[in-house]
Amino acid sequence: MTRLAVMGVGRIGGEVASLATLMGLADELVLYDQDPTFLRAQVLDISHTGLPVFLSTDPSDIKDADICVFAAGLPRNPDIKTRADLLAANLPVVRACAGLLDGFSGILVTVTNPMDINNYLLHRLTGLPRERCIGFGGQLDSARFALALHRRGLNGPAAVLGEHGEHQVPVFSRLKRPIEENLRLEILQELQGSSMDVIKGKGGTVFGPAYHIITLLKMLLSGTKETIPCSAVLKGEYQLSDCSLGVPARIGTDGIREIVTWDLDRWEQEKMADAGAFVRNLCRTVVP
Ligand SMILES: NC(=O)c1ccc[n+]([C@@H]2O[C@H](COP(=O)([O-])OP(=O)(O)OC[C@H]3O[C@@H](n4cnc5c(N)ncnc54)[C@H](O)[C@@H]3O)[C@@H](O)[C@H]2O)c1
Ligand SMILES: O=C(O)C[C@H](O)C(=O)O
Repeated sequence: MTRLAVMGVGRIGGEVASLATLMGLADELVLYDQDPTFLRAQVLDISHTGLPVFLSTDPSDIKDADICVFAAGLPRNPDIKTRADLLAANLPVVRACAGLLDGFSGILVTVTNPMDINNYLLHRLTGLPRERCIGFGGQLDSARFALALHRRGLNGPAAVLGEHGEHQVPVFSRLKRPIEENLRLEILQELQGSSMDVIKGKGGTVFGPAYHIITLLKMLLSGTKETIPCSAVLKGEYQLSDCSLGVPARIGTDGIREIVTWDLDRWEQEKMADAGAFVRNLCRTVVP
């Protein structure tokens, strides 16, 4: 029996709950949202698939979930420039929802922005081991990076580390040919703006993130031990601590099995250090 909880069943949480049902990933779904009318509508809509999934809206069922996807809170709109600008608005949401995770011992997948800081904050507030706190965003950024490379006729493993935000770190040194600094900066700038084009056009990103969240859930449930970029609470890895940041991590049924150390070149090391400093400073403002 697999129980999946989704906190915040709006655009992204609702899509994940729906896809998980359609794909038969969970036997039980616990859905939670602050808006009871909307929550009821989402539950009814999923139930009308007629698929054999047990649906609960009892928040006390969250603690027994195997995986909880945290997607509650405000998304960006075109007036909110960076994901980090959502910190103050989503802080009360994270604090309120952390209370519902009392006794939860499954794996927490944090989606709500600013995702890295929220993942760190939820780790600290819930006391969940860092291996069980996975911040989602690196897979999505990496897919966008792969597209940017492809458009330029470039190939190779595309991975983005660092912040899920302005301080993202596309890893160029693993590509087949060296990429000079101007092109790196051009691609980085393109990646920084890529989701805003979707937000401006349709109000928010859905299909891309939901696909990659489902892929992550499948990895967690099957234990394929793949290495993916995701946000992990760091204790000295990449010379960083007291924050959660995008790093390569081997995923298994218990969450993060191992944070993998890649040899980054100087440009990437500097960008990782900048990302770490930026995220750590924000973490300090929210964690006592
Ligand atoms: N990490 C990523 O790659 C990624 C991708 C997409 C979206 N996001 C983030 O996910 C979050 C949700 O985005 P969305 O587009 O689904 O937004 P949305 O507005 O469609 O849905 C958010 C839901 O959260 C609910 N909510 C708000 N406060 C709550 C509370 N205190 N308790 C319970 N529920 C609460 C709202 O009622 C709403 O249903 C945003 O922060 C967005 O930036 C992150
Ligand atoms: O960019 C956003 O605000 C949403 C999300 O983090 C995304 O990358 O699609």
